[in-house]
Amino acid sequence: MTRITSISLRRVLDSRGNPTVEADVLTESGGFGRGAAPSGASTGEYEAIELPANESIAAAREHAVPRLEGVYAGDQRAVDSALRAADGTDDFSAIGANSAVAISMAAAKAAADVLGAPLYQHLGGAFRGENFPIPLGNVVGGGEHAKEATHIQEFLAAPVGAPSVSEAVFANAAVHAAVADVLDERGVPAAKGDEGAWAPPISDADAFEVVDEAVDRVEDDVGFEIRFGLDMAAAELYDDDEGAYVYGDETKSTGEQVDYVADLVEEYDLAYVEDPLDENDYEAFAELTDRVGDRTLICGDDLFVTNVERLQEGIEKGAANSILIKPNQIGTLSDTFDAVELAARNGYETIISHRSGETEDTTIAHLAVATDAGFIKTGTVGGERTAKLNELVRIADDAV
Ligand SMILES: C=C(OP(=O)(O)O)C(=O)O
Ligand SMILES: [Mg+2]
Repeated sequence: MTRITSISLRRVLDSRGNPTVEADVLTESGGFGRGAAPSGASTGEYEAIELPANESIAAAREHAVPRLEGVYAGDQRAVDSALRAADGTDDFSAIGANSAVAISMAAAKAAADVLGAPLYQHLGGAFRGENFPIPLGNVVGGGEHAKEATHIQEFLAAPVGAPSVSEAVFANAAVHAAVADVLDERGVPAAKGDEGAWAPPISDADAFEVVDEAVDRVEDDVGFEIRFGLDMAAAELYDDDEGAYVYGDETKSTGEQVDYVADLVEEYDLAYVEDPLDENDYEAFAELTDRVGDRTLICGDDLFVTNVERLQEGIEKGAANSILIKPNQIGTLSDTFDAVELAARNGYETIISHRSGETEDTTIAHLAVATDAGFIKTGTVGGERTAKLNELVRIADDAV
């Protein structure tokens, strides 16, 4: 019943206005699934390769579509093996991880459609738990996502005490609004960055004060615990030639960066720190994890790129205690699940994540519920972000 009869691929807009790949999968019993690839700006060096959308579509039409016709969409591993075989490289550089992930997600949705089950249930199975992820919401940002703003890429509200998904989602939106108030009171004008976070022209030190103040105000209002965290995207700050982290006119050696982050964790009781160190520095990740990993999540994004081999190396070295999961970093849902399972078996928390360039696709909301992820990082405001947040609210409300 879930046998694939046709796949259509097209170029659609992402949230930055760039072309991305959308895939439609149809099955013989009329099942339909649609998936669209997101796109990163601060991409990790070891990610699967995104090709220009038109090149990726042409290559996938030639090599992948003929192999996939006749494969059962309900057999996700078979779909994803066919994608890998069609590509023939380790990093999807032949057909592009953008076409691969769009097709992989569309096939899963087509299978769920045939089964008459929501996607999270198809992916997670009947005995999936009742847990829902805590949304990490980007409220202030800079780095590669906004010019003339903070060096740290993301300041993320973390409503760890929220009694429900819905209250958590609204708390993050309230922190986003409170940040605007605090900036206004300080006379700071702010545009928005790629993910809808405020991108004020202030120092990182000032941004900590602003976010801390905004979180306190909303915490008082809602009456449950809200903390905050960071995505430092430190591979973008690290200069190989200087062997140091560059913050405008200032630089920090690796040892100074470890001390700086450990102090920030202490001072602001940070719940979460993603990519605090360069993507090639497992040792410094391990040192920081040793120092503060008992009281915060040290998360590898560019470090692990949703890749089981890189995660295995991290586990062996004690680098980080959590992993960011982005399906397009690795190219298929099967590879994504493998990374989640390896993380879970080794006590690493998982955070399912959007990209800075997004579409209305809601797959990651289902993925987070299906895999029992502790967190989902998918912005705070903006249509392509609220698409996932609202879907999460619907899933929790049993309304998908
Ligand atoms: C979402 C992120 O940004 P990008 O998609 O630009 O890699 C990130 O770094 O976690
Ligand atoms: Mg990141």
